[in-house]
Amino acid sequence: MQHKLIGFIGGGNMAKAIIFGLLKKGYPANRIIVSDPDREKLAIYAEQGIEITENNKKAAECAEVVLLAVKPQIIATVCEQLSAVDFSNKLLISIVAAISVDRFSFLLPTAKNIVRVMPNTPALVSSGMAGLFAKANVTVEMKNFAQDLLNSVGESCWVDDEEKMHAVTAGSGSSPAYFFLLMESMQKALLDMGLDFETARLLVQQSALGAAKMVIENPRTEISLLRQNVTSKGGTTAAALEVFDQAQLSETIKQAMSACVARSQQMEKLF
Ligand SMILES: NC(=O)C1=CN([C@@H]2O[C@H](COP(=O)(O)OP(=O)(O)OC[C@H]3O[C@@H](n4cnc5c(N)ncnc54)[C@H](OP(=O)(O)O)[C@@H]3O)[C@@H](O)[C@H]2O)C=CC1
Ligand SMILES: O=C(O)[C@@H]1CCC=N1
Repeated sequence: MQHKLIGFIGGGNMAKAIIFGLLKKGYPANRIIVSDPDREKLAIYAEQGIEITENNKKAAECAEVVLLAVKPQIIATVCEQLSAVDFSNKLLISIVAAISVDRFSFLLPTAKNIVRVMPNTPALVSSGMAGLFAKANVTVEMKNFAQDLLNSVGESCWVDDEEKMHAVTAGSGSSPAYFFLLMESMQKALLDMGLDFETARLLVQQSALGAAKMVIENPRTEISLLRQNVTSKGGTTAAALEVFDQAQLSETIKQAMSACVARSQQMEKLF
């Protein structure tokens, strides 16, 4: 991929996952600039040879690609700080949850090439998943760069309707947290059963990895069949799954993901 100069506005958790993922893939540190008010956070980037600043306008002005990675709650304030920047020849990538392309067009009227992305933190270990959306006016070159950027830290897919970005948030941005919660709960249960910490963690992490790899490496096999293959009739797995069933786990997961979508829709109106 081209090594365009990327200016990150906000250097928190998600920016860090993408930036360190990019560095691991050989993206040159001197083609990245990070702006954030927190000097401690900036120091981590400076150690990697990345240019740092506390001045958002400066970072955006010199960058060819501006990647917005601040919280949705402060997006209007941050865009106000960027309002004097001419975005007409720049690519604007937003990873900000819930904020629409139309909202960015209103906040930054010179921005024409806007790509909205919903990534996730496994980008840090080159296993990210990102959904992308762009309006029809965005050039193919700009769209390709945005996708190449996300592909260099994992997988990506485009959605044709911006409304679907709420569901993408439930399925990519937020979803690592669901798996972490499951793994946390399993680890705790194993500790309570008397296993030591290292053993409990190894059992959980390796099983999670193995399950994910089985799904990935058998794309034509239904996930439900993989589950059934573990579940001997009258055996141990069936006993465990029966408890999940009684607690209506599938319904709970559906409700949780719907809550994620509802919050995203609410935030879209609020910020
Ligand atoms: N975390 C995740 O898994 C994902 C996050 N996202 C989206 O990414 C965005 C960032 O989230 P996340 O990284 O988790 O949040 P963080 O709070 O970790 O990062 C945001 C960063 O922006 C900094 N900041 C605050 N004010 C400004 C400002 N005026 N100008 C520049 N930087 C500023 C914050 O500094 P300080 O802490 O000092 O306020 C912080 O370092 C959000 O919009 C979120 O919706 C999308 C997908 C996944
Ligand atoms: O929790 C959030 O709002 C952000 C967006 C997706 C993941 N983290």
